[in-house]
Amino acid sequence: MAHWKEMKKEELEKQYSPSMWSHRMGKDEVITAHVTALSEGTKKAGSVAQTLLNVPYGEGDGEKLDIYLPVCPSQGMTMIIYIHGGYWQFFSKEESGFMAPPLVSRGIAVVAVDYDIAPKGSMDVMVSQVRRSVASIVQQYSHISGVYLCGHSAGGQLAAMVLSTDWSQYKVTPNIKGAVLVSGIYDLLPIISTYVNDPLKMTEEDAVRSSPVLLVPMLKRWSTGCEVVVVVAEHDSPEFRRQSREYFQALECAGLKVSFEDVSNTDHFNVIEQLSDEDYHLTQVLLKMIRRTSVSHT
Ligand SMILES: N[C@@H](CC(=O)c1ccccc1NC=O)C(=O)O
Repeated sequence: MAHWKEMKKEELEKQYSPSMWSHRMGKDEVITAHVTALSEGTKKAGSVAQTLLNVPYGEGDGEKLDIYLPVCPSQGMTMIIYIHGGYWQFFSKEESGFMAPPLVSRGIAVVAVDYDIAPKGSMDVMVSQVRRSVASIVQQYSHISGVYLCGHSAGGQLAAMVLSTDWSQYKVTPNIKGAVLVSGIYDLLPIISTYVNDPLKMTEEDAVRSSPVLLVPMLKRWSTGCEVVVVVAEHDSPEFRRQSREYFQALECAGLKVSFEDVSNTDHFNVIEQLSDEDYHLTQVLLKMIRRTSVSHT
């Protein structure tokens, strides 16, 4: 495969159009099915979990989160914070609770974070919002035993940016025990010249500032103990697959606890949708990571 800098605009835009690579459905159909799966899944989560909706984490209208709690929440509860995808321009927390059912049934709380998607929010605003959302949760729920992050696609980049935060500017330093980054984009430079950037209007400096692959030393400094799972779908585009592989390698070279999951028989969309199913491979990966990291080894 050619380096992205050598690709014509048309090829680069195809590489960054996840819907064109699905083996299950046509491009419009796969997006419609994705929206339906996430919305219906979130509706179901609301019916099986106790919910705390629209909890503010900041002053802004869009700075709210939804919490899906187990029916019998425990003191030392585990919490998973989910950062949704949608190319920084689609979706909200209203479609982001779908992974809750198999987790709340095991006593794990799920938090769906809202952030101001473009054009309202810029990349810097979104990164600041997800960072503050995590700080706020950790501050408000100081009794929780472990905090985990999960992000999909654009949310994978935002979750990686949370791990790469200099927390000295915040009131708390969250102890994030693990993160599952699903089909993320870790280098924003290739998308600058594509349609993805039309509403974002990122400059090269903006893209550099928010590219996790360029912030590995920061992640190592602030999230050394965090276990990271970099996940990619078998039918993600070659560029998406390269992005995940290279981010994984950069973390591994830095000596971090990181693993790579190439999920067979999935595309960019159902690789995350299926987290609503307890038998799905990635649900089991997530549960295993929690079991492994939440026991104390003292
Ligand atoms: N042009 C993009 C659109 C896209 O990624 C998307 C569109 C609607 C809702 C979610 C999307 N992407 C990932 O969550 C594509 O071809 O997939």
